[in-house]
Amino acid sequence: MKGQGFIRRLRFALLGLRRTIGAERSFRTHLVAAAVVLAVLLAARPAPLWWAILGLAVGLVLMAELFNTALETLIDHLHPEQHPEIGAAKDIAAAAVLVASGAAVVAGLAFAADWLSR
Ligand SMILES: Nc1ncnc2c1ncn2[C@@H]1O[C@H](COP(=O)(O)OP(=O)(O)OP(=O)(O)O)[C@@H](O)[C@H]1O
Repeated sequence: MKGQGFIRRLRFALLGLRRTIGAERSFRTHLVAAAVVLAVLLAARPAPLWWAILGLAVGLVLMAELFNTALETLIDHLHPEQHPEIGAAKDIAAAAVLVASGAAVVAGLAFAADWLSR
């Protein structure tokens, strides 16, 4: 399946996105948060740098969620039984989402502080 054309690879990626949206409530929650950030940016019309910072922050969270889901899917398929190391791997993947979310909150607070100080 190597060397697929761009359109086919894009389709695979969109299938992964659709599957994650359907299966993961936390991903849907983060998508709603991303929509709220977009609405705030459209309303506030800040400098382009804020679009870049908040866009990267939102992208980081969604990317972490997608990797978390990919890892969970793979682990559950390869090793459906309980094992402490499997639990640790899932906890670490969840920690990646937590770290990305924390960074996004910091970026959001920095934006709010900058906006309110105008
Ligand atoms: N096979 C397993 N062996 C040991 N511990 C596990 C196993 N599966 C899950 N756990 C533990 O239970 C926690 C929750 O697992 P689960 O698969 O429900 O992940 P989740 O974070 O709730 O996933 P989701 O993002 O789907 O809500 C894991 O973080 C891990 O600590």
